Amino acid sequence: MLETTIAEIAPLDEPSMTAARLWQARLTKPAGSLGALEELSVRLAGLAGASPPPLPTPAALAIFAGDHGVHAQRVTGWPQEVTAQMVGNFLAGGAVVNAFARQAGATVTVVDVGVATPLPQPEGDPGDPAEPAGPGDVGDPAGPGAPRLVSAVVRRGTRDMTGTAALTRDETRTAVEIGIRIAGELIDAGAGILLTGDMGIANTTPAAALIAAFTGVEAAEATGRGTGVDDPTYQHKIEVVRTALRRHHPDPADPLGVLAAVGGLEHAALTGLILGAAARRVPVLLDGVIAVAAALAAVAFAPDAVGAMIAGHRSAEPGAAVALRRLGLTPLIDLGLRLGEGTGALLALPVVTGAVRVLHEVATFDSAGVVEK
Ligand SMILES: Cc1cc2ncn([C@H]3O[C@H](COP(=O)(O)O)[C@@H](O)[C@H]3O)c2cc1C
Ligand SMILES: O=C(O)c1cccnc1
Repeated sequence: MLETTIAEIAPLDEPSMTAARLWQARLTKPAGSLGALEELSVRLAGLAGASPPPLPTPAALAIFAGDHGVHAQRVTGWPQEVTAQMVGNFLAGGAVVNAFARQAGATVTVVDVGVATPLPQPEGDPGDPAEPAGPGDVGDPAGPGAPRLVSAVVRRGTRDMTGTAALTRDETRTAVEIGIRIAGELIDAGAGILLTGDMGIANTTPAAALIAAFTGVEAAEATGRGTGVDDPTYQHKIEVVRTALRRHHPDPADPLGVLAAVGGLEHAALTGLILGAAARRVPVLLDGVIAVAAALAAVAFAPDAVGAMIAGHRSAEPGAAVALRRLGLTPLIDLGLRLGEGTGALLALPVVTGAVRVLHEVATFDSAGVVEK
């Protein structure tokens, strides 16, 4: 499935981009006055192979959740159980991401690819919340718009990458293919845009290692404070990333190997989600540092996948800026966010919709009778 998905990923369609540029020039506004939105609309036309491209709606956010063996190295101040507890919070609708999803009108699918501790039982439901549906099935919504859980556990947490590879190649491939399958299911259900989300205590450490491995920057440049670690923990976290990279010498030309050595299950599944969106020529709105680390893996698999990517925001994590530079993407918003979950992507969604809506709705100088300069 990975290979066939990669083979389907093609460059942006140039004639549609030219048509969108020419149309932009006819709209009732000074040329270039919509700044980055103009080029975004052109890219989306190239992705859709149509000008105007379809409005990016409905929006579907997928939050991949997993735990990390490297948590044992004390790279974060938060206990591992918080991953499972936050999954419960997502499903109950109480997290920041839920508030933003309601505001943006996006559906939320939570995919357990490897949470290490038991998920909390929902109120009044004696059943196992992790098994409402078969693996990869987007499940049965508890109500219209309610977040859904997909159980697709590859293993209950990765191995500690400072001692051994975090994942086997087989486990990594399974996680990537789960992401591809989720992308396909969400698109088949009608999604016009996918948004990335993540939950996994300690996951900024593998994100930093992935960014260093794919870009070649030193560990210190790719590593940030995640949830907000103190100075000694931050120095130690950089050393942990350095140790893992020295141990595995991941080859950036072998993205499956890089993800296996120093990645995480949610990073691998997000890579698959991005590849799946690119193959179906549906835009994928990237969230923070975990998403852009996965995006580097996606372009290592298929360079043209970048055509489907939109950088939602610039995370405060320094590795995010490194990755975005390498990807050649300019983030739509820069608010100092460092939460993850998909929050930055959701806040950027109206900007993306606005960029496309202009091509659909704005009058031309001719049709409006406005004199051109
Ligand atoms: C309550 C809470 C909610 C979160 N939502 C996202 N994250 C984010 O923070 C974690 C990564 O940071 P680090 O690598 O420093 O552990 C991930 O779970 C990420 O999704 C959260 C973290 C916490 C504590
Ligand atoms: O940028 C992110 O996505 C992020 C930053 C800090 C902690 N968790 C996620």
